Amino acid sequence: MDHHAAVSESQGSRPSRLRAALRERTAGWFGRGEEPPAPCGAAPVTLSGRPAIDALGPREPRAAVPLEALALDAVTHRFGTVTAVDDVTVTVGAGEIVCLCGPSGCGKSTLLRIAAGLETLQLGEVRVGGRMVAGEAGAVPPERRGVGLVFQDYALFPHLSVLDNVRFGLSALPADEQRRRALDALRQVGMGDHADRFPHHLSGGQQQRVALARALAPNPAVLLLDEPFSGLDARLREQVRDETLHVLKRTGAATMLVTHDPEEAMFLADRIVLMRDGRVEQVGCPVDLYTRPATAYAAAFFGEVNALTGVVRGGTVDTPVGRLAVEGHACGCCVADGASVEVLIRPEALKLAPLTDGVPGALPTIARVAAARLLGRSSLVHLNLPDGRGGTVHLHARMPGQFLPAEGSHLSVELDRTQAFVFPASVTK
Ligand SMILES: Nc1ncnc2c1ncn2[C@@H]1O[C@H](COP(=O)(O)OP(=O)(O)OP(=O)(O)O)[C@@H](O)[C@H]1O
Repeated sequence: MDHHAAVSESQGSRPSRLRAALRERTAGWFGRGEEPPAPCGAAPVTLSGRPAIDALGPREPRAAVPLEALALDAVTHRFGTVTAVDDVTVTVGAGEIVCLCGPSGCGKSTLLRIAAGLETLQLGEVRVGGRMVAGEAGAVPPERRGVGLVFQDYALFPHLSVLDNVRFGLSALPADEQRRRALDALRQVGMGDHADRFPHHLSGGQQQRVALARALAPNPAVLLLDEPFSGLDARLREQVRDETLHVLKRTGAATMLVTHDPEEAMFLADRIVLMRDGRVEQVGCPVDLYTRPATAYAAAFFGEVNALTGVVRGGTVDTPVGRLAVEGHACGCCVADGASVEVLIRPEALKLAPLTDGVPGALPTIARVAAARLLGRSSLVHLNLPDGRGGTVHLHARMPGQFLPAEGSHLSVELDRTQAFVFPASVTK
């Protein structure tokens, strides 16, 4: 369970703090009949194929086309002695979905909150559509940044109907325009028929869609989503994130989404920013991060690995499943003879086959099956092999479909070297 779920709202959990911040920031222009704030000085920014940032006014004709929808530039943020974000630069292009990904405490939510303006920027710069919204010159308040927010707990107002929740942020518009745009947004997420219901009448997935509609209704240039699916059970999560992906792509909103779930990041992202201890570990498209991890941390974060150690001899390292060239592997650095290295092998890199007599060519690597389990779309096979030092090594192999060899049987193992990574031992710790 991630730590958000474990903290109750009464203890001042982060979602409730975020919601409080949202209410505080918008208190003057929602539900009190007060005049909304005047639009900020800078002209609305438009993006290719996107309506203008017009949360506080009628839609603008499309204008200039900056490709950079959101930029966080050299951002550093400290909480007392904790450096939550350490010199991070992230950009999100128009229409792009960027996932900030990493384990709990790596700083991803702090970065998102800085982008939203819910956390005061300490060092660096934030730009939306090329316009500085936080930096040395000061900060534009959240509601004037042209960003839409979706929180982990959706932060819907329980006493308001679905329609009125989505009208949030549209209060500067005439009432009929508010209604039209709120209904538009609800239809985009498939909730047009639920406009008159209240949040407590909705399932978690439906609430999430209303929260997304509310964020989309003002046509923001940028959407910021903080663990938007983590409150949903596994089956619903898959369905809702699939729908969300299609909505985001249809609307063309530049999106920065925080998740601790690597599979979710790979499912949603055009680009992933993998964070570690407040810093960016690697940035790339999902395929890059999975197949060309820059570090052992990145390799292990995005998929199960068999971790072995070895010693470099003549630019190669011997493993129980074959010899690997060290140069040209993910770390890209020269590793001297005698250096210790860590070898990470994905389970699907081990190709298993029954032993057959009379196979020509080199002798195959032979492994003994310790156990085999069907996991649905693939089978996990536990193998024991000689480690080359008089002992045995235990490895996991993943084979597609149903592949369930008998315990104690012997199989040949072939290594797909494109899914094996070698890193100097010193940088993997
Ligand atoms: N308001 C705060 N006061 C003090 N420390 C904080 C505060 N918010 C975050 N931190 C600390 O900053 C670091 C980064 O926290 P952050 O919430 O950004 O991480 P995260 O990657 O989003 O983690 P999670 O997935 O658990 O939310 C952590 O060490 C956290 O304890």
